[in-house]
Amino acid sequence: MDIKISPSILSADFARLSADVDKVSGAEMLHIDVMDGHFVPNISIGTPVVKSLRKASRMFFDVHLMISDPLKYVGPFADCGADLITFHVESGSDPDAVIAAIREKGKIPAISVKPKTPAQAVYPYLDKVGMVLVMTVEPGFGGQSFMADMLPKIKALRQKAEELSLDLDIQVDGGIDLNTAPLVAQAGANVLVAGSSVFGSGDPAAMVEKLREAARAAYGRDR
Ligand SMILES: O=C(CO)[C@@H](O)[C@H](O)COP(=O)(O)O
Repeated sequence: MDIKISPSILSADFARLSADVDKVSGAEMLHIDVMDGHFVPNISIGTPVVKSLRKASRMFFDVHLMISDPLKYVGPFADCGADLITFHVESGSDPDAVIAAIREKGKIPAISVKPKTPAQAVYPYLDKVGMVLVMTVEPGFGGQSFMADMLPKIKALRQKAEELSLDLDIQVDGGIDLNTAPLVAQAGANVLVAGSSVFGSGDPAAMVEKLREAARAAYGRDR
């Protein structure tokens, strides 16, 4: 599997967002966290910011909807520039309807699980999405510590994808840095979201490269 790095703009300087995004243009994706203050206890950004960023960047936009009613917002986020849209299996929308709405817009659907939700909750959707996101922190805030007890969940999902012969991207999000990148890659994750480790470093572009190399060297070693 290709290793992909998706820097999370939640840790960028919002007053200099475009300049910060340019610094990580060597990454495969740009992770954009959308929080509604209801599904998670924080409010981040919405469609106007994504629309403006779309004009300023040619990166692949990986939009993570941490919102209660993703079905209502798939259209607006797709129209303003998302390339891939992740929603939560725990949200209030019907997963099949959300996946269909994302596909109808010609975008890639992805489904996410919070730490307390078992991997099995997304098994019925694995052949319908392009990516599964395993949250490795409770969603809502950047800068939290990686939850190592999520490693078996990553392994179970990679194993299930292989059993089903699916070329599935498995993304992880929360507490990813040079220490944890090899652990998640070893367990079978190939798409790594990183916020504070990238934007909090002196050289975000170099950190993207280092994270990719660290994950590449460890990918699948555990299995
Ligand atoms: O979705 C979230 C938080 O809910 C993330 O995308 C964070 O932005 C990751 O930040 P770090 O843990 O890498 O600082």
